[in-house]
Amino acid sequence: MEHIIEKAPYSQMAGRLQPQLLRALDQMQYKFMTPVQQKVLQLPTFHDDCLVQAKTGTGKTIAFLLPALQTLLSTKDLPLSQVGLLVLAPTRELAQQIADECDKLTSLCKPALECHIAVGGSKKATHLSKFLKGKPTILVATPGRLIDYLSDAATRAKFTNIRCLVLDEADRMLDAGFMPALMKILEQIPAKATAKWQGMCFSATMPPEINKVLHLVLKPGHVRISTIDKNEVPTVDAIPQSVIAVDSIDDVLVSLHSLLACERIDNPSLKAVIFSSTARQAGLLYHIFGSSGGAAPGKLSVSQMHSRMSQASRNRTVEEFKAATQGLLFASDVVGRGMDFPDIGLVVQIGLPSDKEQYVHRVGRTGRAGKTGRAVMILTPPEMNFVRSNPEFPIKVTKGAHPKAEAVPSADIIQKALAKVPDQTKEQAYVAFLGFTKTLKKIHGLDSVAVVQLANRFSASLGVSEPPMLEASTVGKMGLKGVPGLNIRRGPAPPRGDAGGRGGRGGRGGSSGGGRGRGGPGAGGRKKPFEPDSTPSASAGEGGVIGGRPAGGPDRKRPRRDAQ
Ligand SMILES: Nc1ncnc2c1ncn2[C@@H]1O[C@H](COP(=O)(O)OP(=O)(O)OP(=O)(O)O)[C@@H](O)[C@H]1O
Repeated sequence: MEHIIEKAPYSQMAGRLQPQLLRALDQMQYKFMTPVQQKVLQLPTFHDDCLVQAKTGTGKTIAFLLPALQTLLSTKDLPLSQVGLLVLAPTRELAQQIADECDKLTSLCKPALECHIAVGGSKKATHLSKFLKGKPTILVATPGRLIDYLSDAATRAKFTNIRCLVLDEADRMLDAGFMPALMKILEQIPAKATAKWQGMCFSATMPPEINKVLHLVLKPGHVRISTIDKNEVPTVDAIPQSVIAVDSIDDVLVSLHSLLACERIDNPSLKAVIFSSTARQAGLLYHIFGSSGGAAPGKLSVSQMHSRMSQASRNRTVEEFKAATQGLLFASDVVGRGMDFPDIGLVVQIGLPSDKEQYVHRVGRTGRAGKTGRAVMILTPPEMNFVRSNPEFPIKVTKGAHPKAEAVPSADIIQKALAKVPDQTKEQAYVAFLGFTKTLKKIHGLDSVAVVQLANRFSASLGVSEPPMLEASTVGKMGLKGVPGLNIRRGPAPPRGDAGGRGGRGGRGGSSGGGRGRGGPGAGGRKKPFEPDSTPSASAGEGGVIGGRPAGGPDRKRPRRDAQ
């Protein structure tokens, strides 16, 4: 970590940080403070409310944990069985990662400081019973599950002594998607005005809109720290950024394959995250590139990560991909923010991020902790608006194939891989694509007819000969009623698992079926009707807004659709 080596050593903090914390930092091999850690730890007191912005991968987690833990450890008669520090994060995986880092920092504390987590998708009863019986001095939570906890008086009583509330990914936690949940939480914990708890907000991006709501967690006159110059972009300098401008949506898959294959020629142990706009699209790419006969170049292992997976699979994937030395992770925005997968050398974005902040966070999965990395987008002509309207990002436009691409028969490989992908996976990706593109139609400069045409072109690029069948109700929910080009089911839906009633229309060219995965075809090629997926995460992948209500972060009960 070049930028850290010249910085102040942690030994300088003797006297201000408890010896147990300093010894733990030493064990973690954090010898020097990163710039954001240095700025936060140089504040005259650790108790002030603060808003802290620093680039992705520069150690913000330690920067908020250290002062908060120091406050807890130096508080006389701290009731250990009460929550003193509450950290809120937008995703389950990020909450777990923060708790793991906290456990390492407190590993030498005596008496032990317990760090609990409260996240959706996990067994509530088990965690809650540990929480109630244990000494949860620290709690890291996602909003949905925390609200569940706070609805019970006995559990709520554990928060009476709260000293510090941290919002990690603060701009996300304070946006419209999470705001209702955050308001509920603030209503249930002791009021800031009387309990005087410290508020800390950390993120790599701080869009001006959050200034309107900061008063909910930060008092007037709070400290503001930024390690990013005013005229600087919040992406890390060590990450060259480029866009491959393809001529049409038909070229996206081949271009992605060619990119990955060429990267792999240069770097046989390539470790890359490939972001898609929707969970279904991430699942589709996983199928296309999946190792068994898929399009993954060489022997790279392939994983997927999105909200359509069980929490157990998500946890396993995170663990494995953190430990992996090579591989491809096809992901939605569920890992777009905060996740620290070591040594990612390449981030690819297929299509657009939900906004420019999300672009910064996705790019920030590489080039972490002083390492280098590269970020590439693959965009179709209407999507190129993103590059034109965000000139502040140093995105280099490239056209045409990589010089080494000629040696790789990407088009053939993709065609063969597509033939093995179950129809249903393609159809679900189509519905998700339609929904997501519709939410971005203003950015694309498209009307509804053009959105449908683009989605139909997308499904054709997957080898589907005619647009997949949609339920009339799905079309209605998407606001696409009456738009020409849609293939709407007439008459009642077939019973679940009956493929025969899928509109009775002919061939599904190019897709031979092959039945694995959720809802995939079973014996005899019978399939369940597909569910509509992704609509519309207007604000960000982890849980945007549908019809003015939060679409739900991965941790919350939500309508059965999402964009992650
Ligand atoms: N002082 C340090 N010395 C060396 N490595 C560090 C130090 N502090 C943090 N790191 C490492 O830097 C990496 C990034 O840290 P962290 O995940 O906290 O970044 P972040 O700024 O929160 O990023 P993001 O904005 O993406 O959430 C982690 O692998 C962490 O272990």
